Amino acid sequence: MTTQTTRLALLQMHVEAGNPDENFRRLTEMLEEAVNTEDKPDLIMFPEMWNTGYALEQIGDLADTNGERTKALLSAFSRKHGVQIIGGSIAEGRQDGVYNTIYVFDDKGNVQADYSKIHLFRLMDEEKHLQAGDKIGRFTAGDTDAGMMICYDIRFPELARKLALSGTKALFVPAQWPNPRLHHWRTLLLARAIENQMFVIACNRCGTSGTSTFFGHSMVIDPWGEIIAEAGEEETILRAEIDMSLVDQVRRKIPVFEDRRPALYES
Ligand SMILES: NC(=O)CCC(=O)C(=O)O
Repeated sequence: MTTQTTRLALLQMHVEAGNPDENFRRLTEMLEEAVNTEDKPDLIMFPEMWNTGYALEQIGDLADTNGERTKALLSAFSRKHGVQIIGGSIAEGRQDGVYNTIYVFDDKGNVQADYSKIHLFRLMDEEKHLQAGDKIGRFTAGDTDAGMMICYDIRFPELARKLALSGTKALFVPAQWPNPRLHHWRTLLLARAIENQMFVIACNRCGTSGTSTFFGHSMVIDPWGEIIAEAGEEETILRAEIDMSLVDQVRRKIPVFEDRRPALYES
């Protein structure tokens, strides 16, 4: 049996709301630390809105115009180190407003894909300040079909199922998920992995912004629902090695996708 091993590094960073310069500085430091090891990662990911945090009142001024600053940093880094980057998400300024956008870079520094969060989270006032994306997020992680969702998106199982039905074997999720909903975070991530028999790789932020505290607990979950790695609440780099061929093994063992009866429940 052939294995398809991928080494992951998730940068569970503290994000300083309203201070892109500090967040760029800290991210750069953590990126260097992530690759400064004998087991260099194949793929690096970081949290949602890592450039600005939820400084939503000033987001129009703080957002990265067309993602240019982010693209310059991450493109050069991925090319220099030959590593694929799922660039967390950033507040990205466009002509018609600010989007919450992931850029994916291949290991040669090219922008491979992008995805803007499609479900805006009203409990954190996103709908008042951000624009929603209008397409779903797919890319290739190494040789594996992958999907991306951002934070609140994981509450929508139909989105994860659509990705799985179109070939996704690994789902990547940057987040800024605060207390007190750790139980929701862990349960929803585990459910998306088990029901879709795919890897779920999720990177949350940690630390405090105003009255919100973020619990970290970035996670790597395999298609059987086993937790391969889970961070605590502190700033850290969570490393894990996964074998993508496990997806096909699990799907053969319990053939959920062959057993579906869509005619009865999809209209
Ligand atoms: N940034 C977010 O989308 C947070 C989502 C969240 O906290 C939730 O409970 O859902």
